[in-house]
Amino acid sequence: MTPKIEIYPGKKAMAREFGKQLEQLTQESENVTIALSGGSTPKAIFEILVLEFKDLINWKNIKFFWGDERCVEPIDPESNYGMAHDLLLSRVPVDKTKIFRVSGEISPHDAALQYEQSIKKEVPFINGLPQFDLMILGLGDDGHTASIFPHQIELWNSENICEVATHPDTGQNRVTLTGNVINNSKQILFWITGEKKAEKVDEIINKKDNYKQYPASLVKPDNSIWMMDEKAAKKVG
Ligand SMILES: O=C1O[C@H](COP(=O)(O)O)[C@@H](O)[C@H](O)[C@H]1O
Repeated sequence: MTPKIEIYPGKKAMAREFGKQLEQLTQESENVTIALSGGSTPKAIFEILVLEFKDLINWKNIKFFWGDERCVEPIDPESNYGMAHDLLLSRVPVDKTKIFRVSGEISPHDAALQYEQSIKKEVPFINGLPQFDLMILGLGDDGHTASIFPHQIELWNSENICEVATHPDTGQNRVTLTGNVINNSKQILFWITGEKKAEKVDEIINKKDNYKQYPASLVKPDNSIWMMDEKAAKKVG
């Protein structure tokens, strides 16, 4: 089985489609749980959400989490929370008590434990695991997703809700949700843009070469949608 693929002419069109979905979800439910992705891809999406959906989405109905976080201060330019705060959360009327960030500034082990506790308290459990309504994922140039990298692919199957991971090149610690939690989400949305991603998209979607070494290939296809711009999807047949 292959995941559902949606190809958009550009980032703006992709962001608009997501905005409409979120608008609808927040009309239907007062308690929408979202895990955001970090890195660079969400920036353009957040900008459109602020510009075009500020007054359409019921922001107060959303609980915000992250699929992964870099173990840095929240004001560090590397912080996934910091980026979401600066480009989205500080610009739309969210309920600040519903932002559940990873404390990247404390010891990674303690941050993972603390984050796990907030998830247990705030996210409904289905099938013995937390179930997020929306899990947003990115695709790293090396095939990683959340912060599960190819060299630590075994973390995907961890029985814990979160794990401490390490970036393969910089050694930076990360806190990441694990595969069982990701795959238990009601809806998983990959956001993938730009030509740099085209090769990995091709390998994973078309099951080429050693695609199984990429953590992103372990995301369950049946409840996931790969939202991509034309550049990222250029090799998808
Ligand atoms: O390090 C990370 O990388 C991935 C992909 O990021 P991008 O910059 O290529 O968009 C991201 O999904 C993850 O949240 C982040 O921590």
